[in-house]
Amino acid sequence: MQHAGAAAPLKVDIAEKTFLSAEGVTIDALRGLSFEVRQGEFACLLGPSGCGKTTTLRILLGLDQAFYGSYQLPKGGSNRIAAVFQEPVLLPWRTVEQNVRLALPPGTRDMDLDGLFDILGLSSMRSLYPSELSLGLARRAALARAFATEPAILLLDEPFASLDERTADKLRRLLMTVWSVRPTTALMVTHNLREALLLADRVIVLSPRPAHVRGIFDVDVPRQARDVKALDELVSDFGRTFPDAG
Ligand SMILES: Nc1ncnc2c1ncn2[C@@H]1O[C@H](COP(=O)(O)OP(=O)(O)OP(=O)(O)O)[C@@H](O)[C@H]1O
Repeated sequence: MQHAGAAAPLKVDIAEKTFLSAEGVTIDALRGLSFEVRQGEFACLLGPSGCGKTTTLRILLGLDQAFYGSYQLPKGGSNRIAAVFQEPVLLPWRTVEQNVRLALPPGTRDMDLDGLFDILGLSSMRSLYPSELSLGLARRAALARAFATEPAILLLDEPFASLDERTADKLRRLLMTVWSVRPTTALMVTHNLREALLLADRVIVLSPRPAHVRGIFDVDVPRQARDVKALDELVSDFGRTFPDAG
């Protein structure tokens, strides 16, 4: 039983989610999808393209309510939910700093954000407009906006897709730095196995559509020890556990 006041995990139990295609064909997106993310844990949802990962996040964000099943978001702290998408969706007529502050609840918008901007290497970009930012800097601004709100849960949908590998890798490491300073329960969707093994405490491995959980892969190597060699070994371990995934 959950003690009163204790932080609750993210619990997902989606029995069925279908779409109707333009041709009137029923598409089974999710079926019997159940998993939990413990409080303060960084989990990755890993699955093949089109298996239903984004659909799952959209349900958790409350953007899609046409499904059978239930979910429970983590409780405790701010109770806020933050999301980072593939596209940073910054307001073009606002500066980086204004974009971040606008995400804060009214009454807290003048809070000290120096530390956050500093960790993300954005201190000198605060007054720039989104059109003046590279793709990588725009993603950093989106991360700043998500973490500024000190969310109870952070949902990330392939936030480093369509970046060159060097920029993506730098951003993954920045994400880990900011997450360790401002820890929160996090669920990130990816189809990049190495990315999942670099970032996650646990990888939730999904089947092809309709998505359900094939199994869980615990990443038992401390994050600071996940160098290229350790990641190669994790990829091999993963391949032995899930021979036809990843
Ligand atoms: N609004 C919609 N109408 C019809 N079909 C949809 C709709 N949204 C998603 N689908 C279908 O549902 C399935 C799951 O889509 P979803 O975007 O969740 O997959 P995904 O795992 O996130 O894929 P990717 O890794 O390629 O981003 C796909 O077959 C997709 O075509």
